[in-house]
Amino acid sequence: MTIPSHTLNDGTTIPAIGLGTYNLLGSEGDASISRAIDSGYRLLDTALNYKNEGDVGEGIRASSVSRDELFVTTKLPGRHHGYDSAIASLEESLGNLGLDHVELYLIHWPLPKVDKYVDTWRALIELRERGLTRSIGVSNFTPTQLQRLIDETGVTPAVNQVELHPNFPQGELREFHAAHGIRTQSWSPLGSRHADFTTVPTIVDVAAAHGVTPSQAVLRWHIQLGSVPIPRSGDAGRQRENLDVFGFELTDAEITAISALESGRLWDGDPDTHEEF
Ligand SMILES: NC(=O)C1=CN([C@@H]2O[C@H](COP(=O)(O)OP(=O)(O)OC[C@H]3O[C@@H](n4cnc5c(N)ncnc54)[C@H](OP(=O)(O)O)[C@@H]3O)[C@@H](O)[C@H]2O)C=CC1
Ligand SMILES: O=C(O)C(=O)[C@@H](O)[C@H](O)C(=O)CO
Repeated sequence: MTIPSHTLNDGTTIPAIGLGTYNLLGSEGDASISRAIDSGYRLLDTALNYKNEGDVGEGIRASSVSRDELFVTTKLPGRHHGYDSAIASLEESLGNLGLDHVELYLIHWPLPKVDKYVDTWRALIELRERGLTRSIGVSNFTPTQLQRLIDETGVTPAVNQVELHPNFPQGELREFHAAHGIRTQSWSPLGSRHADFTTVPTIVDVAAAHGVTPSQAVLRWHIQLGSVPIPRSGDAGRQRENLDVFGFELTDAEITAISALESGRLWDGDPDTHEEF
């Protein structure tokens, strides 16, 4: 199965869907990541704070796919905000991964109270110049925080990875992204451990109309919003199911109906107040 891709604002390309790896750990994690790559995934999402960059690297090397076909994302934790510590942090992540570069490096959370995210962004610009990452972006940034990066550095993030799912469709943020050439990426696209979209009548009905599962209908919804979902699964069958979302198309009415399920965040992940170090 060929995964479509998008061109980012820096001219590189990103696969239209990827594998989230939060809590895929140890030898079981390595095996599920390797299996996912062999079943067609080309984007792997991790973070220094997931404590599994080594497992992602092992999964890559155990797979039958060459490294240069893969798109690896990792993220800078809050405790490493600041220019010099950000430079060192990616070097630490690359050591954990056993790679000489990643395709995308993200600031994991903005931490506005710490107020070092602009300097941290300047470090990511330098890291891209050095070739340690192909693209740079952010995660959990608001339009105000994105605008500040653009105004103070002149460099627009290629990606903003944010909470996005049927209960939280992020319409206004996605409009800001579209106006500024920022690719949206959806974390917890299936509601994670906090929501179960597989029994929501609207989603069940849309899925039945297309002969697919509710999770596939939700992931197709993300795809047609123009976002890049990164569903996490350690199960081989569900990994394949999640990847098989390019053989059908939702109608505008179905997209609108799923987006109308908006009710709020899964937990208190408000970027203006939530802090992870
Ligand atoms: N930047 C950030 O701040 C954040 C980033 N993330 C990233 O986003 C990724 C995805 O988000 P995450 O919170 O993990 O949760 P998801 O929304 O991807 O949901 C994962 C859960 O859904 C289950 N699942 C997966 N596929 C299916 C399916 N087809 N049918 C039924 N259940 C299914 C999984 O179980 P099983 O594994 O058993 O299949 C798991 O319990 C993370 O792994 C991480 O990489 C997440 C949160 C914050
Ligand atoms: O998964 C991530 O990238 C995170 O930031 C997690 O810590 C996330 O905040 C979460 O899953 C909390 O329950």
